[in-house]
Amino acid sequence: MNQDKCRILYVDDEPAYGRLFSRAMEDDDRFLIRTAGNGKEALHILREYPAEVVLTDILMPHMGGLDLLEEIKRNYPEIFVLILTGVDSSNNAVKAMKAGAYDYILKPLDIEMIRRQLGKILEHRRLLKEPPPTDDEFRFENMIGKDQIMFKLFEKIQQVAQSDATVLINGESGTGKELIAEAIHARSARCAKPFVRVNCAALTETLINSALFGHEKGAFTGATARKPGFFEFASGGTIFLDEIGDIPIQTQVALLRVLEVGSFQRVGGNETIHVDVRVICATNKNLACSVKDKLFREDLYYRINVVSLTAPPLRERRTDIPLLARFFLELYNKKTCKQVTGFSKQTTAILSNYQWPGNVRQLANCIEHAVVFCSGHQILPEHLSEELQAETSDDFTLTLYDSSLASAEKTLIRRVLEAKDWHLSQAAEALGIARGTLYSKMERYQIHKPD
Ligand SMILES: Nc1ncnc2c1ncn2[C@@H]1O[C@H](COP(=O)(O)OP(=O)(O)OP(=O)(O)O)[C@@H](O)[C@H]1O
Repeated sequence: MNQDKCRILYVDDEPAYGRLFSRAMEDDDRFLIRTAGNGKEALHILREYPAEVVLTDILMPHMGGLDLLEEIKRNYPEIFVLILTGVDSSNNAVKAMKAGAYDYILKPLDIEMIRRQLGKILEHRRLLKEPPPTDDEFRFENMIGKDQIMFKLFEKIQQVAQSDATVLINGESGTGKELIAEAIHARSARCAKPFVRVNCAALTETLINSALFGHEKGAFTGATARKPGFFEFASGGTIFLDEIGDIPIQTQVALLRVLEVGSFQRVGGNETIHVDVRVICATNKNLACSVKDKLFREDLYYRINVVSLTAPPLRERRTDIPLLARFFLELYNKKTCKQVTGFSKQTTAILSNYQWPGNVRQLANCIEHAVVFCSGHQILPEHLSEELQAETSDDFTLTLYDSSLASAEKTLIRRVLEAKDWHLSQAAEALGIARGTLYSKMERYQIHKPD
């Protein structure tokens, strides 16, 4: 099988469409095509055919396209899924996009349109296969990432930046929500005006209104002079309300008013102040639950949730771990005037397999810690924190201590494949490498699934 070709699986219960697609693509030597008649058959084929792109119809017997998409996202997260849908089922297209489809294509098949989409995917695939970055290749403003989930996020940020809509950024702590807000501002027409960040969780209930909206002299004890608030500072620019889920109900009322009519009054004042400020909010809470629990106003929730973006946890974009690790290594090398050149294999395996509950922030801290303790040229497991070092007891990382590197790698790959029941994606994830890389290594070492 030609390694450079992009492997496509076309799933449709109408055999005529499958034939049409295969025939239309057969002269394009960038692709290898296989077809399946429904979701179940597709999953069966995927066990031994490591497709990089799945094009699937939605309505099919046995298993439809949406269920197939769900299974693929669970078991083969790196596969690009394109959904084929009729114009009349736009609901399904929305569902598919939410469930992680790369895109949807309207039926009847427009081969040229499919070629364009596949061309875009090939470009992503090329970037994914490339070695670690040289400078700014995988940078979007201050964000680093090359996982397809990040490319999609970058694309969305670019679109959102062109509008003035209020944005809600969801995501666990340390996933880069603030960087997303900064990127939206930096790419918007407001970029020359202020970007004001407010950590709502750090402001007490008594202070938050005056911090946001300012106060008049004498408004409360200690208010010795009139003071403008963050909204006035942000005039013409963007205000970033971090941890929005933590603002008290009375402030929520005032915030809703600013969003609806663009005006507010300073604490203790009567004057109505008009501002032109774009609002971006972020939360690591489930705001929909807070609405149910009556901790967050439903009207405000809908008002701030006009456009929502999600910062993915690091464990869901493991291909970015080595890239980010190298990025932080260079950063802390500079800071500490050290010249650590890289990570040992064991260290890379540990970093790639770890769950990173604290996400990118935790990874950055981990690398900083390692650089401080590293006196040689390479970061070794012993330079990591104790918690990370505990990962070395992991069966497959230990295998790497074998005498010959190649034989250790071969043994390791075989053992992981066996442990994962020859499930390529799961094995690749456990090994911290891309599925395509695993596939080429299996070919190189002649590792085959036993019959
Ligand atoms: N994609 C990325 N590339 C480079 N650095 C990143 C990336 N994502 C996050 N970081 C870094 O990780 C740290 C945490 O990021 P940030 O403060 O934006 O996260 P957050 O989601 O807003 O966290 P919190 O919810 O705790 O406020 C920062 O130092 C940031 O620079």
